Amino acid sequence: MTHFGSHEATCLFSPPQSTSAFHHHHHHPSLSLSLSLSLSLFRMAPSAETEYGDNVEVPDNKSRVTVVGSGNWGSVAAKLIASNTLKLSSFHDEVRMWVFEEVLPSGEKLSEVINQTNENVKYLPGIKLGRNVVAVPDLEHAVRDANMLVFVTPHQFMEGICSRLVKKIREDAEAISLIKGMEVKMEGPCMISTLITEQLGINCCVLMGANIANEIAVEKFSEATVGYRENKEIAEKWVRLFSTPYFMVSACQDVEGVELCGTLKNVVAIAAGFVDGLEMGNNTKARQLFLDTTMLSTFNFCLAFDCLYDVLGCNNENGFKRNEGLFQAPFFIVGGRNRKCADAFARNGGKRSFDELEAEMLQGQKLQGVSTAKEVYEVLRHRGWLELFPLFTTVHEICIGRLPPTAIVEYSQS
Ligand SMILES: NC(=O)c1ccc[n+]([C@@H]2O[C@H](COP(=O)([O-])OP(=O)(O)OC[C@H]3O[C@@H](n4cnc5c(N)ncnc54)[C@H](O)[C@@H]3O)[C@@H](O)[C@H]2O)c1
Ligand SMILES: O=P(O)(O)OC[C@H](O)CO
Repeated sequence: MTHFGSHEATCLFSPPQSTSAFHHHHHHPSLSLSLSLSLSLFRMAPSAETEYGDNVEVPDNKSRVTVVGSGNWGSVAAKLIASNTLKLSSFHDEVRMWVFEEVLPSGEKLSEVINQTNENVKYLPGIKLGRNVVAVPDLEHAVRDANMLVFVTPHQFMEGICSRLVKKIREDAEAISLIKGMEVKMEGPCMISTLITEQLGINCCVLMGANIANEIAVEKFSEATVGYRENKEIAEKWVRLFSTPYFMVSACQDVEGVELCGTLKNVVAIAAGFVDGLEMGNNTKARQLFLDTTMLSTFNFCLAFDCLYDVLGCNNENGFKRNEGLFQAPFFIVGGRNRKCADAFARNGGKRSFDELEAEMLQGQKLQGVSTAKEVYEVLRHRGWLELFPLFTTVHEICIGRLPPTAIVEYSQS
């Protein structure tokens, strides 16, 4: 449990300059409600001076949520959560969102524009996030008071972010990762939820699904799964925090299965993009995708899970819920950014690099599939399994220019 010093406790009611946008625009009734409730609540922090100058006992029984990340999906996650914290009495209304600060072409800072307009004008333009979302450019300040941390940045930045957060978060914090990807170290692969748990010493659930952020932003229906390890109550709390009528969330006791499906899906999405970009026609596409999805990829997926479970040193006693994870598999057929950039890569005959295409086509958003293909390749090579996984292997070799894009059609024909 965190004991707030007087400065932190003051922040409960009157946030410092950088987080004042919500309070400027939105004096929510819960402010006075919180004050009156303060007499009767179970967990009391030391007394503190409020913005009204009164000394009161500060209640600390409500959960505080911070979203670490503010890209395309990060912004949608903040919107979903913010709509729920306003409705759920067990959460404080305010949702802090850490923004990796950048200066926009207008010369303004992104975090300031988000707080002024209530929109992430760069990564999710045109969508109001909710006035209770407060953009915070200082990472430590963003997480300091939160007991529920939502991690949603491109996976390659997570190791650096975690190292900056060591000893900076509440001891009772719970985490959830919405991040698809893994880190490959000398000791072997490490899923992002494990990285969070190991570096920060906190429990970490995951949330994954066939979820294109832009579609959920405009409230088109989709669903997702929360993968949890032991604590079902925490999983249910995350489910409540994310669920809306258009975003259906359920819980499943299988962190690795859910996380691996989301992660490996991005590699298969690259393969799908190659087939599209080659304009091989519907017959070829159907053959490749259906052969891949129902036989090769599913085979690859399942084999990969079994093998990676082994590599990750997970015991699979809970039983890997293949269906829970595989629901993401059909998604790569329609796909998002990974499919789109791989399509362009193949159309250009592999002559323009993914870095170049990413910068041009995604305007600051990040591809995960290309680096994940490299990471998976490293794991497979280390194990001597490259031949067992021709799809994953071929995708990586095309991405780095060792094979031409046409190899995606040829690898299963020999
Ligand atoms: N966008 C989607 O539709 C979607 C859906 C489901 C899951 N995901 C997953 O969510 C994760 C985050 O994706 P996203 O779409 O929110 O992000 P994004 O692709 O929009 O990434 C851009 C973000 O990265 C930040 N960034 C750039 N350089 C950085 C640095 N050096 N350090 C820290 N941050 C930096 C940018 O400020 C921006 O917030 C990924 O793992 C992705 O696979 C995305
Ligand atoms: O746009 P992509 O290809 O990064 O995919 C986004 C999500 O992973 C979809 O679930």
